[in-house]
Amino acid sequence: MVTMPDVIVYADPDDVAQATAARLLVRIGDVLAHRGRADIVLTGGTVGIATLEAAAASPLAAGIDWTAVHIWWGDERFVADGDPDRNEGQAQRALLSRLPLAEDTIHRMGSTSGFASAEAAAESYATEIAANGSPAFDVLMLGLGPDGHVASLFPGHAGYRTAGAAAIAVHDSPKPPPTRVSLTLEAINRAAEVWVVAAGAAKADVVAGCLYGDADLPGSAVRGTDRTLWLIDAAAATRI
Ligand SMILES: O=C1O[C@H](COP(=O)(O)O)[C@@H](O)[C@H](O)[C@H]1O
Repeated sequence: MVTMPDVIVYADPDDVAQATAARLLVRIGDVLAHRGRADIVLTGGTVGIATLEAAAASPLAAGIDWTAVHIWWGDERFVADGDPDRNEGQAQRALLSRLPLAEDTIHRMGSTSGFASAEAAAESYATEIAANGSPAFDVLMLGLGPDGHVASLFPGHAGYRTAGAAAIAVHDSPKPPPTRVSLTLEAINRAAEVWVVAAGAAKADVVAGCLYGDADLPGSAVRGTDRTLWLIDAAAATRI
């Protein structure tokens, strides 16, 4: 099923992060009650990391069996382990190190420390997804760049439309660092719920472009099979 986006507007970036964190924790609890395992895809980016910090600080986090929660990423910067640009390192500090997660349920994308190329890291990630039964991710969160990128799918890049693969290498990213690994649009759109989080006046035009269907913008094309949510602040909502 293709879902149309529901848009929820909050007062400011902090409210977006707090509300998204609460929604995430409740959703994880629901999914665990229903099927005993949850597969959650994290995003980097300003609001994405603020959301993880809010989740770690929430009293709701204590009620979750984190050993049954599988953590994935929508994209990653292909740099060395420990590089401050790594999305997984930022998530580690914001959330993962503060929760009793099992290390074997954290599915990090590869880095230059372990892989000779972004292609090899992408292939390995696709293999890891397949080895886990190609789960329909329960929640997949995405930040939105001011150019309309989501994950590391950039406007005008061939990778935006790649078919037949779950993960790809990305070169010449207009936003540094230039080399990345990303889930494909196909993999993103297999998720049950896709949540786009964005805040700030700099995102207002692109939020409108995506929601009004500018197909050149990768953010316009993401859809969950059960639900698509745009969780944005008032400044990002001024053009819709
Ligand atoms: O490079 C990236 O940027 C986007 C959005 O970041 P923001 O700081 O403008 O919110 C993020 O979604 C993506 O995961 C990341 O790699």
